[in-house]
Amino acid sequence: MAQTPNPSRRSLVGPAPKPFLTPRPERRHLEMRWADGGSQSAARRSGVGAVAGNGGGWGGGERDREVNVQVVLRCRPLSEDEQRANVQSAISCNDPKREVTVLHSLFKQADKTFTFDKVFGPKSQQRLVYDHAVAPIVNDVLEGYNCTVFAFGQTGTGKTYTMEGEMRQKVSELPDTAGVIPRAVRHIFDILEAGKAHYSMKVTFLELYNEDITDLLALEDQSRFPEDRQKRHITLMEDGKGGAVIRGLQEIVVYSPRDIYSLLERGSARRRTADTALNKQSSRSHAVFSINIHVKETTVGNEELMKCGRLNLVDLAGSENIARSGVREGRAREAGEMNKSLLTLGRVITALVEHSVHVPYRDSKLTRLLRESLGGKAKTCIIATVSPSVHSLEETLVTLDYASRAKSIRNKPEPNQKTCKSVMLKDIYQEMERMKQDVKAAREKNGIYIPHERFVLDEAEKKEVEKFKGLYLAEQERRLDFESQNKDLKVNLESWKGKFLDLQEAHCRASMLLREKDFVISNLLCSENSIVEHAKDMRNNLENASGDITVLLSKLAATYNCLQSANQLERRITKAKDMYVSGVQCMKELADTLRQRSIIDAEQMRLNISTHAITVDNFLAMMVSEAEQILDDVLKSTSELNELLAFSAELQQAGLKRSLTSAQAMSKTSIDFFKHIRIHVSRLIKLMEQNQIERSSKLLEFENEFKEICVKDEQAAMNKIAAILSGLTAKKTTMVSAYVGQLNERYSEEQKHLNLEICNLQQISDNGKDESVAYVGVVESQFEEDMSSHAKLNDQMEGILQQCLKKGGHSVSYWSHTQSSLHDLCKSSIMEADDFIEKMIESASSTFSDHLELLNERHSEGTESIRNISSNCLEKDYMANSPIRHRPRELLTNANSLEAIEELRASVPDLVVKFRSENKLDEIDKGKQFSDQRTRTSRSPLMPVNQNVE
Ligand SMILES: Nc1ncnc2c1ncn2[C@@H]1O[C@H](COP(=O)(O)OP(=O)(O)OP(=O)(O)O)[C@@H](O)[C@H]1O
Repeated sequence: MAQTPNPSRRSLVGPAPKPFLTPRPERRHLEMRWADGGSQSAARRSGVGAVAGNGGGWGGGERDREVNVQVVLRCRPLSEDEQRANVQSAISCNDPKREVTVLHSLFKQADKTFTFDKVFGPKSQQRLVYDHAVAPIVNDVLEGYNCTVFAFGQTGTGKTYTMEGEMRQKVSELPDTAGVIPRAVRHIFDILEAGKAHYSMKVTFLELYNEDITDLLALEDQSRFPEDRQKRHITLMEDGKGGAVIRGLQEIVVYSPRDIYSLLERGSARRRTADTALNKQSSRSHAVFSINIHVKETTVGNEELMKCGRLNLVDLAGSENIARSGVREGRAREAGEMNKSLLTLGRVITALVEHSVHVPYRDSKLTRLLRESLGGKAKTCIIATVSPSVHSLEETLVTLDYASRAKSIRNKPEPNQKTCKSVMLKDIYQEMERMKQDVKAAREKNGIYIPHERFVLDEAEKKEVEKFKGLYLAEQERRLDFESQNKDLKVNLESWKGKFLDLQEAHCRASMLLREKDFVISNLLCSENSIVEHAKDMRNNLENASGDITVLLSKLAATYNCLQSANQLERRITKAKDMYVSGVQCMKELADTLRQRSIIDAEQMRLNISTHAITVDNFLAMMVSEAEQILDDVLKSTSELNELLAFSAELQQAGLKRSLTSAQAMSKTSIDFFKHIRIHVSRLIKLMEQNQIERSSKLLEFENEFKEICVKDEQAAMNKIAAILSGLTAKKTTMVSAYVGQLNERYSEEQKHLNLEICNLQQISDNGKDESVAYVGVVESQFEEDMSSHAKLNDQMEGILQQCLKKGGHSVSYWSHTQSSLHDLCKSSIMEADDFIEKMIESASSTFSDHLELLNERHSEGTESIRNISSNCLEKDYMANSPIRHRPRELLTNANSLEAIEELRASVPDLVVKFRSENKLDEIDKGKQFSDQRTRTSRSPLMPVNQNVE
């Protein structure tokens, strides 16, 4: 709202009058310039210019700096009524974090948090709000800036309380409840007084009600004529530079805070209020209280500059929900108007935040007044007030939303240009002079008198005004005509614009389509050429391939023969495998048979030996019984000899001697016989041992041979079956060696058993021999004793000896018979043993030879199978080749010829001709020549587009 002084008036600066800064109290009717203070408007009216300059101490950089509008939020406490009604609080303020949270959680929704430049919760005191939000702005005012503080919010949220509060003009100290305006006034005076500054201060207080401005500080109008009263009505005008001029507003000079407080009280009392459901004393209008301050600045030289700043303190009417505020009829209309201006304020904020080209300041007087403060050159602080009540949640959210958006509004604060004090004073003097003349003329004449010069001037002015009015009306009419024409033209223009845009769009689309199709065609032609080239290459490759295939076929035929033989081999291999498995089985069976046979043989031998032993036992028993019999006979003969002692002593002696010798011979023979038996038995044992050794050696040899064969087999076998065969062979070897070990163990056990039996036999024969020797010794000693004792009975003994000789003859024959029978027995036993051993050796040798043959056979089969396996592998490789279905010549005849491939190339002109003849385009375009061959070569999908373009 600040205005730059008219530079043309600079030359009119007159001589500096005596300076004074604190004029006496006076009341003037001014054409107050809202933006740049009364002094400038006065100067303009009087024709006295302001001091030229570039704003004193403010540099260009400072001017260009943009600052955001400061937005603070204040939440009032719950009123007593609300507390009584237990109304819930839906707002939570976090002052240090500068956050306000709307507790949607009460309605099971997510809370919403807003952040502001400052937040004052329900417990915040007036002083705190002022110190933190407004005090810095007051300092800026004294620095020469125009500043605005305005409160907005729902009705009954504490806007008036915040801006005005309580003012007690009689007490020097401000009460705690004093609002922003009294505190600002006190603050300004305090600073000026403390700095002992030379200053002047004027205040204005206006009300904007239903789009009408009223001066709240004007005295009751005493004019008799209603026209005069009408004239005094305040009007808001544009200054042509974006500012607003308020004509007819009273500017009152103040000297102390008390002056201001009384004016404030008077003005507030005149402000329109009403009792609504939401506020007992609801303000129904917007109120603007302005303080204009001029402060003298000392400068070098004679010139004294004046710094001027203005503080606008605005208390807006509350936005209200007409239904909830309970207003009716006139009040409802009033509320509608209030809401309308606030709505415009909202639209202005939105436009500024969104950087719209058009900001609807002109849509309401409120926004026209606040133009400088919103997006202009002033510094602005907005105090948004909200109620914590849960019932006001909807309106609170709207306020918070607008306040939050208003944070983004950027102002370009510029200080007011400093005015020369002399210019100011001259302006004041001239004004005073004019007023004096008015008063003088009024005193001297009846009625209304004015000086003649002024009358002439007024008359001339009136005529001029009439003339200009006529011109203005004519101009208005023309303007209206132009406006209507302009509107029609605009409508036409819009429709043409629309058509033009449509055409442009169609053109764009068509050209795009053309370019796209051209691109596709060129690509297609390229790819067609490359396809033909590829086909040619492929044809060449095919020819080469057919030659290769012929060679391959001959090779494959040879391979096929090989394959057939390989098949046969495979079958043989399978057979060999089966045989090998059966051979292994046979070996197992053979091993079992051998084991069983050895068991049977061992049993047989045991039986033979036991029969031999029984025969020898029987023979010895017979011998003993016969010897006993002989002894009995000898005893009888001895007793007889005793009787015949005398007679046969000599004969007996001789006979005994002979019988002794024969007995000795006999015993010798029997000893020899036993010796012979023993020798035979030892021979038999040796034979058995040899047999055993041979058998074990043969078994060992067989085992070794078998191992060697297996090793050879393994070595010769292919890698694929080596592991399996070696595993199997190892298993078999271990099995065979285990069986052989078991057989050996059994044979050695049997050998031990036989040895034991033979030892027993030897022991028995030795015992018999010893007994017979002992017996012979006893007989000899008895005989010698008998010889000495019965020498006399020799004669008798001779007879007896004769008998003995007879019996001896018998015994000789008997012994010879025994000898022959023993001899026979021995012979037969030796024969039996020989037969048995022969049989054993024969059966073992035949088994082993059979087994060896079988092994040899299997070995050859195994070798054969290995060979077969290797050939099988070879065959498998050949089998990998698939049978040939085509002859190379067939392939070539099936393949496209070079001419056919060449035909694949699309003949574009032919295609075009064909297309044109099919669509009868030649008839339509008779005589029409297509210069561009490229378009002719287009394919059918592009034709319609090309036609369009042509
Ligand atoms: N911060 C506060 N502390 C204590 N009381 C408050 C506070 N704010 C507002 N009030 C009280 O709330 C009531 C309504 O306040 P006020 O008249 O200032 O609201 P308003 O926003 O100006 O309403 P309207 O737009 O209808 O004029 C008053 O009685 C006032 O004393």
